[in-house]
Amino acid sequence: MDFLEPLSSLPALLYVPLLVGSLCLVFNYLVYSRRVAEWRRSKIPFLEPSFLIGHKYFWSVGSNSAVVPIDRIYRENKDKDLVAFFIATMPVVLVRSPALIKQILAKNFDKAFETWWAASPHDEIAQHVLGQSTDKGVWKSDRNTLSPMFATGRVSGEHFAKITNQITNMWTHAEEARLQGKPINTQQVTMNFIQDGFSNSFFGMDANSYEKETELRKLVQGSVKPGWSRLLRGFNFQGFQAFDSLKFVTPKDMVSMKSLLQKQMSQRSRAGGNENDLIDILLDIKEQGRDKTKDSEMDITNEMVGLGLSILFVGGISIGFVASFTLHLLSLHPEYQERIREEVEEVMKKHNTTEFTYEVVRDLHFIDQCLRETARLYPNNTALTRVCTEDITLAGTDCTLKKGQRVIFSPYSVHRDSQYFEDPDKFDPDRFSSKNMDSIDAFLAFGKGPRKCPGKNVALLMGSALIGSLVHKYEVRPRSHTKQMDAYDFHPRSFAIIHKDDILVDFKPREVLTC
Ligand code: HEM
Repeated sequence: MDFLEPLSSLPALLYVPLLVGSLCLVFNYLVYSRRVAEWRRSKIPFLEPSFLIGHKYFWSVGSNSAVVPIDRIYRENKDKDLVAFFIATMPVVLVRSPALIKQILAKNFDKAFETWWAASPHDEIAQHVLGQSTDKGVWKSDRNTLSPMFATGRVSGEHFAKITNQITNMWTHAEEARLQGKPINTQQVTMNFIQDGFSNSFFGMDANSYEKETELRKLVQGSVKPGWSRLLRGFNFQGFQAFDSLKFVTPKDMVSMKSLLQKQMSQRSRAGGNENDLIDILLDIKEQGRDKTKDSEMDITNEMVGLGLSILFVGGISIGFVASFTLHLLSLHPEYQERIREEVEEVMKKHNTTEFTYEVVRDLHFIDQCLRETARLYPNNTALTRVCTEDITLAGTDCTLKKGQRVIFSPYSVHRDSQYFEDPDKFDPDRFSSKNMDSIDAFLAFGKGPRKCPGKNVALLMGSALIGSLVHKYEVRPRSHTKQMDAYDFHPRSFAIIHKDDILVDFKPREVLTC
């Protein structure tokens, strides 16, 4: 045949890649056409994939954040409540309407239980990481076990001193940097504060990240450091779980967490006392001999390692990123910094103190509003994800999501949609005032339904201590990013929403209240 003639002039070595490439393209085509036919039958509106190459929206990911193409699809399909498309060969449905999002996350929670990061059923540690479990019974029991950790009352009283210690460390560092004329890196400051607070408050570890790097800090840093493997872990394409480095929690992380817990638990056993923290909970589990898969040599069970990782990986760092963005926004809005100072002074007067006690921080409502408003503009993740574990017929539509269908929700896009938030790009903490809060229905930063964030209140409390203590002592002025950041400023190789360049600010000291 004439049209095959050019092939005869190719070196034989090229035949194999050509054949494999062609087979891949045919395979892709078959995947696309099969899935498109299914979407048609299920009445799900979809974007027509281009012949053999699917959708090109995601080609720029790696140079732009994945939020950019998802947001584009969201904006270009205003007339649809949901829309299906392909990320490479992965079929995905983006649910746009907050009412449908709530329907899936809350009402149909049982039928869309799994996240994209679901652990393999044989991975006995990852099955205990909240957010990864595929077994509702295991998930429920783990969430119950951890629930005392999320009560804000737990961190009151003397326990709160563990958090306020971090304030002193942070002030010392800020003062040193200021005296040397150096800018403050917001991410470094907030991460040090939050990680040290976490190490102390949850794991009973005395940490000061300004002095030395702890094992726990290395573990957390490794889990958030942007890179291709981190980004791909977020999408978790089919088959990726076979590669250790592409797992949501890698075997190396599990080994590190295991040795860390072992050290903390044996120290606590020797020293005695009750710190009302994660280590105490794990010691209780040990006493009950609950997990039969116990590793007798280490005396640490799969359940314990999974619970430790849940606290650290699923939530531990999120508030650090939100606080870093909050400093960015406040540096552009001196008027809100002033309101924060007035509030801090008023509340301190009310409690007759000049310290950031638990009672003071709990009453800092305007800072809480600033943190929520920041989480609206910069939610933690590129997307919330679910996989349908059963067919779901969406009430109010004639669409059915079939079992196995991957679904995403884009908090970033919903939060910046003027249909749900007036003047959506504007930083306006008063949206979250007690008067307005009840009318907000489309706020997804902490999720919805039974799997919503259990750490929200602790996160907001820690964030309030951090922002309150900084803004009360210093005026925060922008050195970099003098305009408000958007999706193009996010790190291109991270599924978490992180700014790609450092945010640098200057701290100018202020006169502070002395009783
Ligand atoms: C501003 C800070 C935070 C934000 C924006 C945030 C956001 C979220 C969101 C959106 C989810 C739901 C994910 C989904 O539905 O797939 C979630 C789940 C979770 N968060 Fe947070 N989080 C924050 C802080 C924390 C903290 C401080 C902790 C721990 C102390 C924590 C622990 C968790 C856990 C364990 C889950 C998984 C729940 C489950 O699957 O049952 N989070 N978080």
